[in-house]
Amino acid sequence: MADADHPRLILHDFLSPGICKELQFIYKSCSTVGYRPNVFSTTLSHLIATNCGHLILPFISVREMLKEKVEEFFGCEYQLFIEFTGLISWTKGASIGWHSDDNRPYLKQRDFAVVCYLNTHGKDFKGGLFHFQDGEPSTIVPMAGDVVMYTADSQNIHSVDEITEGERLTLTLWFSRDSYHDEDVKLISLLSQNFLNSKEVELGWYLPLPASSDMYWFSPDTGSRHKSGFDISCARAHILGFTFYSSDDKIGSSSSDSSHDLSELLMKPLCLGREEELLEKEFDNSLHALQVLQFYSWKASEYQEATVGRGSGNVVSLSQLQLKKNNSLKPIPLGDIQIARTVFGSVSCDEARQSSFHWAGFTAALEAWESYSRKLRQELLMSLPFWRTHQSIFSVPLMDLESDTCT
Ligand SMILES: O=C(O)CCC(=O)C(=O)O
Ligand SMILES: [Fe+2]
Repeated sequence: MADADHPRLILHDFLSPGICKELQFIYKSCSTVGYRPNVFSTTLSHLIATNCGHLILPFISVREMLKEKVEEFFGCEYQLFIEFTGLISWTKGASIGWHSDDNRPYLKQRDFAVVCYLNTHGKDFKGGLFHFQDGEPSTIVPMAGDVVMYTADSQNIHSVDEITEGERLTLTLWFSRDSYHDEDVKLISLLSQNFLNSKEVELGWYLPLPASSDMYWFSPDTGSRHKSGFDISCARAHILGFTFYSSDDKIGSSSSDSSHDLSELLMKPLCLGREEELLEKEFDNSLHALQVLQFYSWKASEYQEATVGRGSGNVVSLSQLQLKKNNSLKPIPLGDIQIARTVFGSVSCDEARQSSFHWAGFTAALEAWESYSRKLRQELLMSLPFWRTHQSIFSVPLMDLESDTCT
C-alpha cells in the first residue's frame, strides 16, 4: 500500500456508523453556504460563532484518532497541528478538477489531507467519485466510515467527479507542521471570548443564533437579473415536510419576498407546522427549530414506539387556528422550492414522507435534544479551562472533569 512516490492511506470503516450520523446531524442543522458553487459547509469556528460551540465536542475524539493515524503513517509523531476541520457537502453540479491541496500561496502550510466519508455513493448521492492522477488506488468510491489520507503536495494530484444527484458529505481535515496555523489556538480564543462576554453562560444552555448573511443560497445558474434561491433552514425544514410559521406583520407585505426580510423573520420566534397541523410551541429562531427537527430525523427510529401513551404537546389544526380571532400566524415563504429540492433532496428515499411521523414522537425528541445539548454544553464548560491551559483541544478524561468540579 505504501508507494513512496504517492504517500497515501485508505482505511475502511474507520469511523463508526454512529459518529457518521451524529456529524451528519450537526451538518444538517448548522450548515452555511460554502466556498465554491453548490458546496455547503460547517466549520468549527462557524459552530462557535452561531452559539453552538458545544457541538464541537463530537468532533474531538475523531480528530484525535485521525491525527494519531496521520502522524504514525507518515512518520511525524508529535509534529503536526490541525489546520482545519470542517463538514463539507457537495451537491448536484459540484466537482473539482486535478489539483493538489497546497496549490495556492495561502495554502502552502498544508502538509497532509484527511477526507472521511460520512455517507455512501449510490445510496445517498450519485457521481462524486474521487480519483488520484497517478499511483494506486486510482479511484475511491466514497462509503460512509471510510477515510483517505494523503500528502497535500503534487505527489497526490486528485479530482472529484461532478455530483449528479443527492448530497455528498465529508469530514475534511488538513494538517500542518507549522504551529502558527494551529486551528485549536484560534478556536480556544473564540470560545473564551464567547464565554467571557456572553450572558448565555448563566442560562441553562444555549440556543443557536443564525448567521443571517450566510444562510441564503442563490442559484449560480440564474445570473444577476432574476436571482432565485432559498434560505437554507427553510429548505431543510421543507425537505423534512415542515413549514415555519410567523406572526410577524412583514409576511405578506409587498417586500416580504426579499432575502433580507426573510432572513430577518427567521431570526425571530416562529412555530412549526406539518401538513394541516401546527405545534403551539415557539422556537427562538429558525436554527433552533431546524436543530430540533434534524435531531428528530437523526433519532426518528427511537421515537416511533417509545412514545405510546404520551401526549402530543399542543398541536392544533391549521383550519381551527384560522378561525381563532386575531390569529395572524402565516407560513414563511421558502423561496424557490424546486431548486431547494434539487439541492437538498436525497437519493434513496424522500425524507419528507416518514410515514410514521407523529407529534408525540417529535415532542419526545425535543426533550431529548435539550438534554443532549445541555450535556454537551456542560462538558464544554468543564473542558475549556484544560484546553486554555494546554492551548489544545482534547478529550478531557471524565475523571479529571469530575475531580475538577469537586474542588
Ligand atoms: O471530498 C473529497 O473527496 C476531496 C475534496 C478535495 O479534493 C478538496 O476539497 O480539496
Ligand atoms: Fe483536494
